[in-house]
Amino acid sequence: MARHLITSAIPYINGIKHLGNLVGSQLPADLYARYCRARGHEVLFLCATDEHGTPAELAAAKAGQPVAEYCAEMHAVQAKLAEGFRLSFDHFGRSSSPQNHRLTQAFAKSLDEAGLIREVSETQMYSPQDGRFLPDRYIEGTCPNCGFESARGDQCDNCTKQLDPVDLIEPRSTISGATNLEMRETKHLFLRQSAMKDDLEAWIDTKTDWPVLTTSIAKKWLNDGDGLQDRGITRDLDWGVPVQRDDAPWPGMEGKVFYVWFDAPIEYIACAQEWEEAGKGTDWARWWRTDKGADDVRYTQFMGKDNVPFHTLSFPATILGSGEPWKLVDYIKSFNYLNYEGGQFSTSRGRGVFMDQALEILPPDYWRWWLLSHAPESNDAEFTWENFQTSVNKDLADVLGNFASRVTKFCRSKFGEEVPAGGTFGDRERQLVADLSAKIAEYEAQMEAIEVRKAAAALRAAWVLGNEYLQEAAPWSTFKEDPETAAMQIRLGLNLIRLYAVISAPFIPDASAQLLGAMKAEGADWPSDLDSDLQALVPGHIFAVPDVTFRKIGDAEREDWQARFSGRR
Ligand SMILES: Nc1ncnc2c1ncn2[C@@H]1O[C@H](COP(=O)(O)OP(=O)(O)OP(=O)(O)O)[C@@H](O)[C@H]1O
Ligand SMILES: [Zn+2]
Repeated sequence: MARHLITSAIPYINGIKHLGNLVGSQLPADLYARYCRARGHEVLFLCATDEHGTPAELAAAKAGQPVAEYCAEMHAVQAKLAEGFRLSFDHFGRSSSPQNHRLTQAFAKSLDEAGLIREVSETQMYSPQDGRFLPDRYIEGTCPNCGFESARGDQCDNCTKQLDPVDLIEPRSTISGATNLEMRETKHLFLRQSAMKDDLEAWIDTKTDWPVLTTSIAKKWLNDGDGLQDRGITRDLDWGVPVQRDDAPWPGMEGKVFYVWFDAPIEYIACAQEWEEAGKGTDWARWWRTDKGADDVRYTQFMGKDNVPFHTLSFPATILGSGEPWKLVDYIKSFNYLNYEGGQFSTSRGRGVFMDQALEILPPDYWRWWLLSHAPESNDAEFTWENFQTSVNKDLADVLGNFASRVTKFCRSKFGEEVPAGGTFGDRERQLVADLSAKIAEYEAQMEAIEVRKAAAALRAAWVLGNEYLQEAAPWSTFKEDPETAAMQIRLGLNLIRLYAVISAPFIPDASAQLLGAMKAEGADWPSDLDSDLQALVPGHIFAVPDVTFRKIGDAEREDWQARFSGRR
């Protein structure tokens, strides 16, 4: 048994996540966590909401709510949706937690003592009318690059150029619309990432098994242009972790907070503390401190490509730079983007299908299966309603669902709702056991390598083997001359349903539970030896014919959904 710490990139608080966010982080992390648990490993699976920063403050202002109240509400909404998709977090924390405040301030102190934080005086836009500095999205103006009139202080949405608020032409405050802005001096803290470049590069170079997507992005940030840059870790905002050295004030930094990219990954650790303090487990340090037993933990992170720089460089700089015995990540699984019907998913433009909407129209397994079996691993992937319909109908309804239904209904009609006795395996059955053993070994290898699409393909192929067997063995014909052999074939079929339910659980947990319930085989173990696993349900064992496991998606409803989700949400 191994110990697996698993974290998903923490979703930003300012809205309901779309299916791209889901498949780029939380869902594959859940798949892996479920698989590791099923194989008997000890797992701590953590996620949280990322609650600080300007977009949260602006979203709260737009909703007419105090930001703390807005975040608490949105956290509850996201937690409920996570449950709806069966995301099996051991704890779903909040980056605004007191634990994260304390830990972020403690890291800042250690980094400062190690000489890795420097103070920088900058000029920033100040709005006398609003009585505050206007960082990032608090300011809008015309893009100096493309002339777009609503470019934000941090980035132009039209041409995607990264901007500094002082670059904007005719800047205005997004709070009040004020245009009488002035440049004022303000001091900020920077993390001296440049001083850690060699250490970080040496560490990345040891990660020869990481996905190319992960290491190539890290290398680009390390070496492109002038190399890895120091980054500001503070902002002039109200909502956030106050800048302190542990619990002592930081002279000159009054009224400032740490910035999101610095405090958000620290929440991975704080979340384990929250988990313990919520009474869900004990000894968080055993997962996170190498001096307290975390040496044998394997730590895997999941995220979309835009989060890779912060996880390969910035957060490791925080950990390494602290000089303290924190657990470093062992494997970073990153994803390309999922696109939507010829364009991008977009939260700000309300484009695509969002988690709440998806669950309104179909149960979670339909989405889990499609998203995971089409995960954007080697390339960007695209969601289309046609593809979704085809894949659900073929893989889930025609192959897996149909198999379970045919076997159980035939058994009920000829032998009753109990596993029939009689007959012994022949060549065809021995061949099936051999083929299935090979397929399941391949499935396990792909799951262990976190090759999500390939694992889905191997699982589907295992389902197909059962269908082909049933087609060839044709117990409905055998039954006429040789009921004993038909009984053996159906007994094998019933055992295959049990087997499929067990191995499919990481992908489609609800269907798995339904089938195990129908087979009265709850708590069945992961297969270890198919010869005996396929005889686990013995003659006389009672079962029930399950309700429809997966229904087909019709053309009319598919067209309906296509139209309904073609505009803005
Ligand atoms: N289209 C996408 N496909 C796959 N992963 C994505 C996609 N968009 C975002 N992600 C990932 O989703 C996770 C959660 O993202 P987050 O909540 O920060 O929203 P985001 O990146 O701002 O997305 P958006 O800009 O669409 O709101 C991150 O790991 C991010 O990399
Ligand atoms: Zn622009």
